[in-house]
Amino acid sequence: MSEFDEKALLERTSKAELEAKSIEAELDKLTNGDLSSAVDSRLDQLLQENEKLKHRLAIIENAIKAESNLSPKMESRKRPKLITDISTVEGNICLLDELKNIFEIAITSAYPNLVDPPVVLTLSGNNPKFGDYQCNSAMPISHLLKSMNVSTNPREVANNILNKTPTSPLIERIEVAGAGFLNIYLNKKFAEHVLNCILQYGVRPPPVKKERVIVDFSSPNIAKEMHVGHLRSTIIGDSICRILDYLNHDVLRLNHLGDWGTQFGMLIAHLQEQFPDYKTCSPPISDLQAFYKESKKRFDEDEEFKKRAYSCVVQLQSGQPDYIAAWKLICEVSRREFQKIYDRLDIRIIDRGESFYQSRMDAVVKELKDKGFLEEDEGRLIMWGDPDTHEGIPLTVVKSDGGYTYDTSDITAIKQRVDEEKGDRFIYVTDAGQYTHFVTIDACARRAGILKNSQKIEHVGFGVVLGEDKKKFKTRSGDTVKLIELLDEGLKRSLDKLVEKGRDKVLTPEELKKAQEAVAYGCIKYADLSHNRVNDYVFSFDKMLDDKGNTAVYLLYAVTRIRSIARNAQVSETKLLEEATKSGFKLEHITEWKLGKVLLRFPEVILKVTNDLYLHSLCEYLYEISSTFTEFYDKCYCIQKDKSGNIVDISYERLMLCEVTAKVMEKCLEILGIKTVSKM
Ligand SMILES: NC(=[NH2+])NCCC[C@H](N)C(=O)O
Repeated sequence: MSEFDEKALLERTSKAELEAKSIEAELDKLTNGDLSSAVDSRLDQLLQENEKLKHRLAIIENAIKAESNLSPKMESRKRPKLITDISTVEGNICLLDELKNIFEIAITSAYPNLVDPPVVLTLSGNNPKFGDYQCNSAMPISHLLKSMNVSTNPREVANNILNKTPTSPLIERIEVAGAGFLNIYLNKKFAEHVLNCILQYGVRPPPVKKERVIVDFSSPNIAKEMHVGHLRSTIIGDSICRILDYLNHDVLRLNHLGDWGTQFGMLIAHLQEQFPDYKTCSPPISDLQAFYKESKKRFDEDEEFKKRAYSCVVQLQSGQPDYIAAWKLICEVSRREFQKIYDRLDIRIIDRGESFYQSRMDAVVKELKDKGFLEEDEGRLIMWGDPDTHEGIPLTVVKSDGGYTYDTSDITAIKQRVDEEKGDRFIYVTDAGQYTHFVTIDACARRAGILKNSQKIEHVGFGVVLGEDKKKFKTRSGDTVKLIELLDEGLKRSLDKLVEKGRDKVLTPEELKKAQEAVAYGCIKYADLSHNRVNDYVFSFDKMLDDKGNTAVYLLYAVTRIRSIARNAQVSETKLLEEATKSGFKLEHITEWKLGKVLLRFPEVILKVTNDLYLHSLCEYLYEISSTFTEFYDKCYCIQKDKSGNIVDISYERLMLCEVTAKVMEKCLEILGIKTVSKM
């Protein structure tokens, strides 16, 4: 770590500390003072913010600890096996991981007495002066040695590391620069080989240990509307599943539908009233939300109806067949509506709503009760994540009327996912507002021994969708936006855009329709995924359909353009492969080399996203490929034509680079759930 880095780190630490303090102070004020003036959502937001800051602070503190080696002594790691022969390498190699292995060996052999020394490897950034990657371990190691009264300096440490660095076919050379930075320059031959592999065998995933991953996403509520928040969950969750699928994990995509609860009492009562023969003849309810509103109105205004609704709940919960049939009917109407959205967006998901856990809840509640985890609180049974501190909010496991809650279904669901589904990772994609809920589920599940050791709940939270006026997303008339209508508007706008560019004159009607859908759904997904998900995001068709910025339209055009280069030269893929087998890749021009190196980072980006589940880094990478490609294409001809337009020269090497670029971009888009088209 450079002095500058360390200073920045310290600055960040104290800034985070200050922020945390000020928020704590604000919270104190709120808890002690008058709450009536404070809006609940603001308090929630502050609580969340505070949690996030605590988390950030912990990360920074850990980083400092690791840097100064105050961390507990770890068992010495196994010596990693290094690549020695290029021909054994495939297109899916993660360069960053291999470099880490190389420097781990170098550092441990230069300083065998240091326990768990820091191996810090990063991408060098845009300045070619600093090499392609950097090892920045010399500075922290020098600090460490000084604290052990060994007199040295970072440059000396860097040179010692350099002397012990094993030769590797990945690396062309390493330079010691400035205050002990090790600048690593990649070997072009190696890069050419890897790109050739990608061309020959496709964009293969980096190898990882296979895991069973359960992704809980989308999860709208029956008879209520599926809103833009659910749309975000659907888009983000689907993309997470796609990346995990790509890495060959065993992914279970679950739709935790809100399909159980007291609201069904009034819905069934209303159904019986409106459609007495509902058992024999399926009632024509197309607008379930209107039906919901009507029944709510009856419920609020009519005492008799209210009583009937309550008795319906009892009948339903005791499994009375007629009532189950009515409930199924209502669920089915909702599901059909949800499915329309999923079909359009190409979402695969398994329905497994709250009702699925109904039969398991009794057992879980009994177990929690028997083990003494439940406390009584004004007639309810609650469970604290930490019974000593009573920090946070407890789960309401049983309501005072004996009923179960959202909390009961989630604690039961996690048990089912651990015990029956044998999950290794448990991912939940919901709005950030449910962060505390999942922290509590995690804490309680851990306390009850459901989650063990490294098992944990990973909450993938996201911000609110805002309109262009930065207020809650609404239609012009102030109504909530219906998702189907939103998608329809996307289709309309995307067609307008294509027509505006005269594409309707060159594409066949089928091609035009394909392009229209790819652009419409692609732009909605990409706009969501390309922003850091924790932030609120402004929904703007104008922005997402702009073909100049970092948008799906721009990227889709880029891919079709790249694809059309080889097509215009009438070079088939077979021909290209033949040429590649014969003469291989050659990255001669500086822009070719630059593009090649960006493409090599694909495995590294994929692995990062799979860990932190922040898809915007994949979007940033995609955009970087596209702009680096443009740089290359501006400088290097792939096909040369004479004045009358006849092809006089074809650079096969460059066409190969185009092909690999298109392949990697298409893979990224596929992971983001965005369909590409060959013409648009
Ligand atoms: N296991 C879960 N709690 N999943 C998320 C459910 C989301 C819930 N139905 C909602 O609309 O907010």
